[in-house]
Amino acid sequence: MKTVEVVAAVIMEDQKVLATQRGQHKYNYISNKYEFPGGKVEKGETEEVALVREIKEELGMEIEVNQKLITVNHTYPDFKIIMHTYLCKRRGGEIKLYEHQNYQWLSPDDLYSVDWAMADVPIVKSLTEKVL
Ligand SMILES: Nc1nc2c([nH]c(=O)n2[C@H]2C[C@H](O)[C@@H](COP(=O)(O)OP(=O)(O)OP(=O)(O)O)O2)c(=O)[nH]1
Repeated sequence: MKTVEVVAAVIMEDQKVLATQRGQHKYNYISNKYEFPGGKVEKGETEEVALVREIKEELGMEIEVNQKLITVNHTYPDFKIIMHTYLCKRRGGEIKLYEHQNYQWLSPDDLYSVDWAMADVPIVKSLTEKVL
């Protein structure tokens, strides 16, 4: 089974967390799910550099990458994902949806009000324990 390694940004502002909604995907368990924006690390990049690049490409935002949060290992029916998450802050730019169909700033009470991708649930859980 294929393994993909991904970095994802937990972007916090005013005690809220940015959740972005994916579009259609060939796997329905990923289609339209909420996630933490990010993507695959390219050759020669550090995780932090990859994250800055991905957020600029996907959302048109500049971010600073702060401490590493958890790494999740999740097995989907068709592939495995290793996802490294980092706490991040916006440095500049307004959100533009170049790849996603929607976004929400979620307060701690709203964290479970969106339909997260399965791999993201442990991240959301750890946020309620450690960060929020
Ligand atoms: N960026 C990101 N990807 C996630 C999250 N949760 C989750 O299951 N994923 C999955 C979806 C994708 O299959 C893969 C991320 O790859 P990508 O962001 O480069 O996605 P992509 O549109 O190129 O997707 P793909 O066609 O390669 O699957 O990880 C998350 O919180 N953030």
